[in-house]
Amino acid sequence: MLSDLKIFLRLMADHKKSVIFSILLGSVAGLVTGGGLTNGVERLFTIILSEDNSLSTSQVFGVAAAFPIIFIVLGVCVFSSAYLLNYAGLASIRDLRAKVFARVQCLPLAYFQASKTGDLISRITADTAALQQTLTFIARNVLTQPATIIGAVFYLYWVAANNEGVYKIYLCLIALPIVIFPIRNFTRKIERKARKQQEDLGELTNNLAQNLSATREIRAFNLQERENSRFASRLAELFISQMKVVKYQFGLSPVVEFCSSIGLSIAFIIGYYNGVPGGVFTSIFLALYLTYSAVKKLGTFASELSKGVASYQRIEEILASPVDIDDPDQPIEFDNIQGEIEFRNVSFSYGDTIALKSADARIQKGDICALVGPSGAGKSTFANLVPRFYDVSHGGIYIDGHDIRHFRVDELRNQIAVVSQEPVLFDDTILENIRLGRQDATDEEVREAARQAFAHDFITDTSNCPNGYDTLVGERGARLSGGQKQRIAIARAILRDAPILILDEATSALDSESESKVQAALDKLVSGKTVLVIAHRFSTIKNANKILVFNDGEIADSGSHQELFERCPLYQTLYNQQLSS
Ligand SMILES: Nc1ncnc2c1ncn2[C@@H]1O[C@H](COP(=O)(O)OP(=O)(O)OP(=O)(O)O)[C@@H](O)[C@H]1O
Repeated sequence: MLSDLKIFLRLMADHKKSVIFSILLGSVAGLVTGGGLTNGVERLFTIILSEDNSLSTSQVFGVAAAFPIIFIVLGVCVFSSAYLLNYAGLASIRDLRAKVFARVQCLPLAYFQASKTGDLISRITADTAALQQTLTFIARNVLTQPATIIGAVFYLYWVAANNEGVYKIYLCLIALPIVIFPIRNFTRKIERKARKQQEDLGELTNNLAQNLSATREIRAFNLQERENSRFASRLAELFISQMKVVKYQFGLSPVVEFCSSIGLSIAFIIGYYNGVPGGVFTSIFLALYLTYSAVKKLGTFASELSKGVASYQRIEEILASPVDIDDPDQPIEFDNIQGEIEFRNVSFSYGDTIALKSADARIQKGDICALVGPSGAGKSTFANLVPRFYDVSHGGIYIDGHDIRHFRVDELRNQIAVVSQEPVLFDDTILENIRLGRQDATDEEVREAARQAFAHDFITDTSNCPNGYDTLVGERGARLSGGQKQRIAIARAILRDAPILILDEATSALDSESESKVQAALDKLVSGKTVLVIAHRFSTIKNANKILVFNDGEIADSGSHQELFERCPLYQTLYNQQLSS
């Protein structure tokens, strides 16, 4: 438990002043409760039970005033302690979320392919929220409850020293060590069950994320019933695991209370047969009650800690995931880059799936190199290795003769513009979506890029885009047509003006007017660049200076359209298929 506790105290280390003050104030509150309140009760009951009416008014009012004073001190301490604690807890969780988010930005693409988006969202939101609850609970109780116990035990010691026979009442503390066993047993179970609960919550969030990203398909294929029943079964699983946590979390209290009640019964018997005075007896009872209730809270504390550990482990898994695409120790500078790309004996596997085998290719500066081949032949993999979205398993890729692993990753990617098949737009204005190409570009530069991408006219047409460049495009660019989104993506790449361009041609057919505009935009974009194009249109392929024909992870042949058409049967087949479609 101590090592678990250290994890949480470390999490709040950046806000330790608030935590320390809060703990100190909480401890004062604990001591006042355990020592002061019991003492006040003793005095009060001694006076009431003695039927002594000879007290002066100032003595009566003195005792009466003790309670408001005790509660004022308690109130100030409890409020200030809770305020500081929540500050530290919320600020720590804010920092942790930012740290996890920053980590997610650096993780390799392979990580996301192996993980579920919804589960990641759940870890960053739900698990951190669970952790926050644990943090505040821990800090609120870590010293307050022990301080209450210490205050009450000291009080008992003081009473025993001043009243004969009272020392036997210590026997009733016997139950204290006994409660440790159920606490340990329950907390172990809670940690396991809480981990399962958080995993089930991750599955549920994942189900929801998938559902919301496929709203069109669900309607088109009438999948609503199927989706409802899948979601319901996830809910049922979560419900079961939540109830298991509830069972152990709330099962602990009655067990601890039962042990405590035995202690109180012993106190009653000993007190009765030893003639302990009524006022003293009442205060002893209160001290014991406070002690056991503090122990009970420590039991809850342990169960909260276990729940927090389960969430922390899920967050820690993200933080501990290796960033396997890293900068070299001594990077070389990009200096006046030309853009010649060379693959030397490159192989690559996704886990056990070999996607590229011993690929050799040289693409000269300014070449348009078309990648063609059947589906799954390795074209995208080949292109994705250049910006180091993945690192080669064997061999090397060279730009202007330098191994790309010798450049800083961000520098390398600054030299490359990528236009994907289905461009992703962010839920922002058109202006900002284009500016992603170069974040320091002026508004005028953005507009000029849009003009060159033949996007300016539709952007400034108010029937299309009511606020021109300031029109919000909606999530993933939902308010724009396919062709419009592609031209925005091309404008973005024009603005980037990188010497190397990777282009994944859209497979979906655009209407002829849109297609001719996209084509015109692409012609502007590719001029003077070294271009790798995953080509789906033979018009593109015919215009390429060089064509690489992929088959089953290998470069089966390369050359110009004419050369390949004359000698490569696979190329002829692909060409004829394209013509007939
Ligand atoms: N993330 C991945 N994890 C595992 N295997 C993958 C992954 N991406 C691709 N593959 C596999 O690697 C091989 C090459 O895929 P790649 O996407 O490079 O082919 P492609 O020629 O671009 O196909 P397409 O034209 O259909 O896009 C295929 O067998 C594919 O199943």
